[in-house]
Order: sequence, then C-alpha cells, then structure tokens
Amino acid sequence: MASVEAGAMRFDNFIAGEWAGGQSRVENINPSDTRDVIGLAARSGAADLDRAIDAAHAAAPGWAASTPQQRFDVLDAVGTEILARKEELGRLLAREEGKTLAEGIGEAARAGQIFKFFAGEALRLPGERLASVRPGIEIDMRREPVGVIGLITPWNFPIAIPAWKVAPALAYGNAVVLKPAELVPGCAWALADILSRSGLPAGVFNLVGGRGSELGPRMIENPKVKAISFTGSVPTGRGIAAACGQHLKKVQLEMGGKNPLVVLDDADLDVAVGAALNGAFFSTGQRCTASSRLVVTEGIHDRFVAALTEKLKALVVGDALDPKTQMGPVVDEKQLEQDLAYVEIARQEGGRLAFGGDRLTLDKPGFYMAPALFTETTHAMRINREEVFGPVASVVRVRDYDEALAVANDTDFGLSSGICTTSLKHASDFKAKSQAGMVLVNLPTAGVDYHVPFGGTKGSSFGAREQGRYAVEFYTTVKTAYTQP
Ligand SMILES: NC(=O)C1=CN([C@@H]2O[C@H](COP(=O)(O)OP(=O)(O)OC[C@H]3O[C@@H](n4cnc5c(N)ncnc54)[C@H](OP(=O)(O)O)[C@@H]3O)[C@@H](O)[C@H]2O)C=CC1
Ligand SMILES: O=C(O)CCC(=O)C(=O)O
Repeated sequence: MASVEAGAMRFDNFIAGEWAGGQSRVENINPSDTRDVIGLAARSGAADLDRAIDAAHAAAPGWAASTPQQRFDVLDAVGTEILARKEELGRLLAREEGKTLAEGIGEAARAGQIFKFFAGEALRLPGERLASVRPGIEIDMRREPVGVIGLITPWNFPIAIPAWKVAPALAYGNAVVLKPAELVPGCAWALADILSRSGLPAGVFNLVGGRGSELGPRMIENPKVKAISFTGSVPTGRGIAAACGQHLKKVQLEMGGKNPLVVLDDADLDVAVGAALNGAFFSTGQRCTASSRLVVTEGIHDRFVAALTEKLKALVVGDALDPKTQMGPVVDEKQLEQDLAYVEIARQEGGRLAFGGDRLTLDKPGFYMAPALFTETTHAMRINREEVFGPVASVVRVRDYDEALAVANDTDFGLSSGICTTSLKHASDFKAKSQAGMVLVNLPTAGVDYHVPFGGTKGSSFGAREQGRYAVEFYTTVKTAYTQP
C-alpha cells in the first residue's frame, strides 16, 4: 500500500483496475509553500479518457447486477479505511489545497462517513408497488442504475466532493469516471488507491487526471457516458448543461453561492459573530456555501462589526500544516488575484474596508491574504452580487427584518442562507421565505451535514439534489413494470 506521506509522489490515472500515466505530467504544488512539490500528476489526453470510459462501459453491466451486500461491503470497507487514515489523508488535503490541518482531517472524516452512509443506502434501494387501474394487474416501480456516470469535481473539497459523487454512484450500481480538479490530484488519487483495494471489480471506478477544458467536453460527447455530475463555477456549469442538453444527457450541477447571513438586533452577539467568522472565513472562504454577505440590522450593526473585526485581527493566517493556523492560504495565484481584484472593486464601489484585504508576505512563499471585511456596502454593488470565492465578506446595513429578508433574497444565487436571531417568529418566517436550498438558524451557512440533501435554488444548482437519500434520484432511473399474474 502506497503511503500519501512518501516524498515526491506519482498521482497516476486508474483505468480498468490498473495504474497508468497520462500523456504528460503536471506538478502538484503546496499553496502554503510553493517550493514544496507534493507530486507529479497524470495529465491525460483524449485516448486515456476514452480508455477509461470504455473500461467503465465494459464493467457497468456486471456491477449493475451485483447484490446489495457486495455494494455494501465495498463502500463500507472504503469508509472504514478513510476513517482509519483520516489524519494522514487530512494532511495530504491541507498540503495540496491549503485548508487547515483540522479542516483537512474533518473533511477526510466526512468522506469516510459518506461512504459508510451510502453503504447502508445500498441495502435500502427504494421501490414502490401500486395496483393498476385495470383489474388483476400489478405495477412495480423499480430503480435501476443509469450506467456510466462522468464525475467532474472542483478543488475546494478534494476528498468530500469526489466521495459524495462516487459513493452514491457505486451504491446504486453505476460505473464511474472521475475527473478531479487539476489543482488537487492527490486526494483523488488516494481515494482511487483505497477503492483499488476494496474488492470493487476492475473498471467500475476509473480516475482520469487532466485539464477539464479538454477532457470535459470529450466526456460529455461520448455516447457511453449517460450522465454528468459537476461541482464548480457557474460558467463551466452552464457550458456543461448546454452540452448535456445537446446530447440529451442527464446532468446535475452544483455551482456558486452569494449566501446571506442575516443578523437581527435580538441576536446573541457571540453566536452571530461566531457564525460569520466561520461561515465567511474558515476554509479561506473557499466554499460555495460561504457567508459572503452579512446582512445586519442597524441596532446591532456597530457592535457586530466591532466584534467581528476583533476576531479577524486575532485570526492566525499561515501554513495550513501548522497546528496554530486558523486560516490557510488561497489555493493558487489565479484565485488570489481574483480575491484581491474583488477587494479593489469593492473599494472603488464605495465599500469601507474595515479590516484586511492585503496580500501577506510570510516566512515562506505561498498564496496568503489577510481576511477582508467591508462595511457600508449596498446590495447593488458587485461585491454583493458576484461570487468571490475567497476570504472576503461585506456587511449590508438594513433597517429591520423585512428589509433583511428582501436583501437576502435579492440575488441570482440560492444555495444557503442563515439568520441569527432569538425570535422564533423571525426564524420560522425566514425558513419559510428564504429563497435558498439550505437555511440555517444561529449557524454558519457553510459546513453542513453529510446525510441530508445538499443543493440550492436559482443559479446555484441544477438537476436533482446531491447527498442523503435524495441522491437516489440522480444516480438511478425508474422503470415501471406491469404484471398480469
Ligand atoms: N461551487 C463550487 O464549489 C466551486 C466554485 N468555484 C468557482 O469557480 C472559479 C474558478 O475555479 P475553477 O477551478 O477554474 O472552476 P471550474 O468550474 O473551471 O472547475 C471545476 C471542475 O471543472 C473542470 N472543468 C473546467 N473546464 C471544464 C469544461 N469546459 N468542461 C468540463 N469540465 C471543466 C475543472 O477541471 P480543471 O481543474 O482541469 O480546470 C474542474 O475539475 C472559482 O474562483 C470559484 O468562483 C470553484 C471551485 C468550486
Ligand atoms: O459547506 C459545506 O459543507 C460544503 C460546501 C461545498 O460543498 C462547496 O463549497 O463546494
């Protein structure tokens, strides 16, 4: 068994049950210290992808015919190994993505729990039986695997997002080709390594590294691929949806967010500040569920801003692997430039920079930035309309709950939303009227459970929900069978 702690690693493709290089190799760089080359990852060409799809296509019927017990055993074994190795995997994750060590370990554990959850779901494949409107006929509705599914994943949750796509796909009897983000090949490779020893037949799971802009369109065009599940940016997601429409392919998209956290006058200040700090800045703000808009009523506004600013001053930014670090680096230079550009845009729009927003020079070369908090912003400003995907949050001051709700809903996105209040009336009203797929009361808008549906409304998501029991919708197709006994 290869160890992910070993020096310079090779993150190969995994195709038809065998490890293979791609067309070329690309360096996997540590964003906390760019001198640290974690490994060399396969950059695949069209032929590599085609081989992976062919392998999945050949293996799909066998896996579709596997018993629930076989599926349970594989997924349970994968979950057990991930959980047993969560520190080591979390370390690899923190090293390649820049999340803190604690966050990395937490995410690895979440991936293990997801496999355990879907191991159980493999035993509980739902079906339905109804009487026919015609006499003497029985109807049953059964769920069958879709076939070969292409999974395209982003860099910000390098093990949890592959896990929450791969685990249900396998639990419901599909074969998969996983194309992870090029920035984070290590975690996908580690997952493939664990799957390779899980008893899964060759070809059911395939890993192909490489450029999404080249491999993605080719994957969608291939008639052997029956469905695509994607998490990433809005423009890429829209392009994938259009291409899948062209090829009449099932598609599921999880994209951006501009998630509001409403703070009302009657909120517990410590709870509100804690939720904002965690929701906006943990994981360096690189979460589609990040609380990037802080919508605060005027009675608590100044106290909230002062208390949050104090927390930000004390937040330790540094190397993700240093246990003292509370916020790691941004994932790469391109994302850092995007974050800094939005700080400038917000300044020019008239936002007041209450804290941070500068590139930080630490004792090692990395993509460090001070968390940025803007105040005096309006919801018409670009900083409140476009996803930054970094440690940048802006406060919008509002009169009362009604205005807060209107501002919270005035967005093209609808992934998650939150409210901090001690009023049951306002909490209940917000849960009913917030136009988001996930609503949280007195909690951060990010960091959600693994066993319940994940997804949003409006421009944030498209297609069936991910995670929990609801994942069955995307990863199966329904057959209606009539019998006259
Ligand atoms: N909602 C979310 O969870 C995420 C949102 N984002 C947002 O996206 C911005 C850009 O990040 P980025 O990583 O470039 O996001 P992308 O949407 O470009 O990447 C997500 C995944 O899609 C792949 N991909 C890229 N182009 C295509 C294509 N044409 N067809 C199919 N797949 C493709 C990527 O591969 P490759 O890595 O090779 O490019 C990656 O695996 C961020 O600044 C952030 O705003 C980013 C990550 C996650
Ligand atoms: O907040 C979470 O728990 C998950 C966030 C996520 O999936 C994402 O940012 O892509």
